[in-house]
Amino acid sequence: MTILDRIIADKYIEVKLRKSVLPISQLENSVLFERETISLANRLKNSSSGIIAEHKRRSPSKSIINTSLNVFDVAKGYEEAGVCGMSVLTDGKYFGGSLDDLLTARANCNLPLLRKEFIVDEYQLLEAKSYGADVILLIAAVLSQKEIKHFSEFAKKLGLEVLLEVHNEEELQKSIMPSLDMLGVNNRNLKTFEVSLENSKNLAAKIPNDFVKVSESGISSIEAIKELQPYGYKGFLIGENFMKTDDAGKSAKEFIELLNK
Ligand SMILES: O=P(O)(O)OC[C@@H](O)[C@@H](O)c1c[nH]c2ccccc12
Repeated sequence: MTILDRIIADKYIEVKLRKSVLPISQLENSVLFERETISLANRLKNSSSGIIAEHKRRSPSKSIINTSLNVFDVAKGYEEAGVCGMSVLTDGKYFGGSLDDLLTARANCNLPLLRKEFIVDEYQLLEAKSYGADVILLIAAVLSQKEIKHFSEFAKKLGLEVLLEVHNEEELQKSIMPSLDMLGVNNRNLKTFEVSLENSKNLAAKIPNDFVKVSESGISSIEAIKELQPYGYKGFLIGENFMKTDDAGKSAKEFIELLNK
């Protein structure tokens, strides 16, 4: 059993429990549920830097990254840095995140927010909306084509954008459908944790131009971004590189200033 299998098995149990504690009607009654969402795809299309900065305390591959930063400082800092969007890990067991983190980020910035989660049930999309997300992530490695279609269409009905994550060509081929907004290539193999930017380069030409291309994980230098831009990437998802410092916002700010030079 890979870690990814374990995360997904745990997620089914967690979601079942959540559902029994907080019924759908309550999620739909939350103030944020009616909120007008902000488009991340549009921001990426119109940006020269395209940074999506992540809040991530720990991960299965690196264990602890940083547990002493406050989400509200990070959200404010990222916004001030001029990122296009913020990604908030909401998985608790493996990444040390929570839906409260998402809510805190929502209350402290006006950035498009991505709920970074392992989605296995449409209930999680209702949660995403009612805790202030604008975008959801769907991971092709753990979903069937039917599930991708169902979840992405459901997300669109809620006014949420969809970032679909792939790691190889097979995942990409089964996933291409009109209900997606952004296609993310993960440079990290979620099964082996190996990271290679070559992955983004190899898959770029196979992604239809109607989708905004995002390169995810293992990005820690301006050079990496300059290398990926000619392949058509408009978005760059960066977590650890900012989160491992004692001021994630400042680190993102310096990074973007260098990039725009
Ligand atoms: O910290 P990094 O290497 O910059 O990576 C960020 C992000 O891409 C990574 O956290 C991620 C990409 N896809 C995921 C799926 C689930 C959890 C986490 C992720």
